[in-house]
Amino acid sequence: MEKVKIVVAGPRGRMGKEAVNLVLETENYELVGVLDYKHEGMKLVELEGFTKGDALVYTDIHQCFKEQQPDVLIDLTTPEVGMEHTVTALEYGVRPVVGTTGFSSGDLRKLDALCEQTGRGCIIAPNFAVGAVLMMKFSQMAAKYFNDVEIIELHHDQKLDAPSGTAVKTAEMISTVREAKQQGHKNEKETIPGARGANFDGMHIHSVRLPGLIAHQQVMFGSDGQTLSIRHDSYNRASFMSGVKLAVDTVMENDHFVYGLENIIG
Ligand SMILES: NC(=O)C1=CN([C@@H]2O[C@H](COP(=O)(O)OP(=O)(O)OC[C@H]3O[C@@H](n4cnc5c(N)ncnc54)[C@H](OP(=O)(O)O)[C@@H]3O)[C@@H](O)[C@H]2O)C=CC1
Ligand SMILES: O=C(O)C1=N[C@H](C(=O)O)C[C@H](O)C1
Repeated sequence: MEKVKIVVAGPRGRMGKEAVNLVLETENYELVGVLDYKHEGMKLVELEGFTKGDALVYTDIHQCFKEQQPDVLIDLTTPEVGMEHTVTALEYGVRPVVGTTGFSSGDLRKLDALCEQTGRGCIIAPNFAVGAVLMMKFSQMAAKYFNDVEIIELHHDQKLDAPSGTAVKTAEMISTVREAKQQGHKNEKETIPGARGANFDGMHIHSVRLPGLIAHQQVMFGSDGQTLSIRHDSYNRASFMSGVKLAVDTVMENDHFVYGLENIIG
């Protein structure tokens, strides 16, 4: 069986390192390059934190794709760079698996259209942890019965985007079933701006950032005399890797755009 040729963007990052190791340790995957904006021309093994890997480090995505002709790009960078990489990958016929969060709804529409044009699969997954996907699905189920919901996402303090991609995706999924409602008192007033968090269709999203945390989310529902809390915790970044592998294997079979792992987990 031919190996799946993979390029990882953001290899020195917290997630990128885990993804590189996943690719190196998976028998039918081959790491053919990494995209970094530093360390051009070096080999992976020469980067700090790596003890093996002959894959070349590229700063130029075009050169990387032309020379290596990968099947899949795994992107774990930043929203701006991630979008640029994803568009370029599709233009080269490379299938993107994107964990990078912070894409706008316009970005997602553009990628959907590009997949249609190119006939290539692309998976954007705001959260690769299976437990987090279940937490989102359970929240969507609960929202049929509870209109009042507050999403509290908690992350390490080096995270760039707020709210998290997972919180946005959760709110979007809840919105498909929740009866529209502006929550809280109609005369509610913030005496300190931001006290009630971000407002998504009348539900509120609160972002906590603290050292010591990794990735956590609690979705709280309330109605007369009762509350329901649905919570997921990732205690390390290995928790995301089975989802990355599922996405890589699935994108190789797909010719369309997928936003959210819930669409590929049975
Ligand atoms: N979908 C999921 O399950 C998960 C998604 N994420 C998301 O993944 C992304 C990365 O997270 P995390 O690993 O924690 O972040 P890090 O900051 O640790 O990693 C991002 C890496 O991208 C690098 N980078 C920046 N610009 C470029 C570029 N032009 N080309 C190549 N590499 C570049 C950074 O380098 P430098 O530091 O030198 O600038 C850094 O090494 C975030 O968007 C995060 O929200 C995170 C966890 C789980
Ligand atoms: O930056 C992170 O760490 C994470 N980002 C993703 C998000 O924005 O939801 C997924 C997970 O929560 C970890």
